[in-house]
Amino acid sequence: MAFNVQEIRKDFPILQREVNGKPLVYLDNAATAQKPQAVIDCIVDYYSNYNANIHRGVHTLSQEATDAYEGARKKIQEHFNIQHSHEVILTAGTTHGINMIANGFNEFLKKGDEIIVSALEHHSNIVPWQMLCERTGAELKVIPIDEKGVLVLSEYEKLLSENTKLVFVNHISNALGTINPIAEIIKKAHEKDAAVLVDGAQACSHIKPDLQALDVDFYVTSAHKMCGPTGTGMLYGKEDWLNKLPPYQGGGEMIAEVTFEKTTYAGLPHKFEAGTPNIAGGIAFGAAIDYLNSIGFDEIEAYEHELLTYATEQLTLIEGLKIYGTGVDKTSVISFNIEGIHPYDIGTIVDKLGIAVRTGHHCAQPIMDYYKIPGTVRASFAFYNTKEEIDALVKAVKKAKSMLT
Ligand SMILES: Cc1ncc(COP(=O)(O)O)c(CNc2co[nH]c2=O)c1O
Repeated sequence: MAFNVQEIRKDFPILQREVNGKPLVYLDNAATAQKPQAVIDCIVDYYSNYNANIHRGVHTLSQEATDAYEGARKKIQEHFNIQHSHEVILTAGTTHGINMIANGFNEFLKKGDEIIVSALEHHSNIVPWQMLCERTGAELKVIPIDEKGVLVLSEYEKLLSENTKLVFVNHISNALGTINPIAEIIKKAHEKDAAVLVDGAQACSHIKPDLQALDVDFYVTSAHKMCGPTGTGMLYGKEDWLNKLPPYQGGGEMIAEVTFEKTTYAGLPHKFEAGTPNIAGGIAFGAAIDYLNSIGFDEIEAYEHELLTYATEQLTLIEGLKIYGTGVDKTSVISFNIEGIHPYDIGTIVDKLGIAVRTGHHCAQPIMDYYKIPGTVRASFAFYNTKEEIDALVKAVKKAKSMLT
């Protein structure tokens, strides 16, 4: 089917909404993507027709729910070109997955070891590693960015040493839209025998990463960024690494045998899946992947690039407007400010006109510190947005500017 944004928009009930008496213009997709009817129906179907707890159940409902949940795991495996389905850990989301790995490395790090993160990271990919360094005595090193919001790879190479044990970098910056050269970052880390975790939260709704080709050690993402439900996501880990790491939480599901003398743990993936999971969320994660693939990531990438180019052209026509994150490799996120105006004030006014953008530091305070700004206005576009919506954004920003200056 040829890409037809008006037809696609019909799949998203929420896009018919009005906000403050105006048509909703939803441009906060970097925070969470909207949900197509197919994902909504999937959740309703589970709770309406086969709600049951999964694994170990002998009754039909439990088997149906288990088949659907494990079927979703298989879909995730195939989508990301992962070798084994047991290398797919279903999580509560990106933050949960990152903490799972950070916890696992407690036993692997010692004083003198070094962890490298990038200056582009979301707080979810900074704080867990700071906590790990506090626990182990390891040292955190930071890959700097340049004025364009692009990682300085020459500095990364200088930071790498035989003491480097772990490297953490996001695939795409949620604050600036910068797409990082993760294949090169991974290759150079592996030359020093360091493991790499890539935070894919901002990437997986825009591109389809091939995790075997990337040879990444860990990759995390959230379903809600991929038109799926909140509270579910994926941690991919090479099985050798996942077998080395201790469980993250103790409880049901993650055990092989429990005695008061000793407990043995389940194998992968259940070692990392203690307790009753977000069953409906996991199944609907699979439905979201099916939906995105039905449109096609080549089409999504091409269309979103068109939106980014158009929005960049139109916004830069506004005098006094500065865009942060001007690298060549960018996804459809535009962070900007207008000289002399606080981003919060712009966000508040455009909301009155039905336009949803995000303002603030976007959980990326180090980036704001680099630019010496309190925050930005962030407009983030998805494949269901339109050029007409960009025109509405530009008109609203101009109105806000005229009101505030
Ligand atoms: C790059 C990145 N990493 C991690 C997270 C955390 O994901 P979660 O565990 O699903 O919350 C986010 C969420 N980013 C945003 C959430 O709201 N606005 C944002 O930009 C993110 O963009």
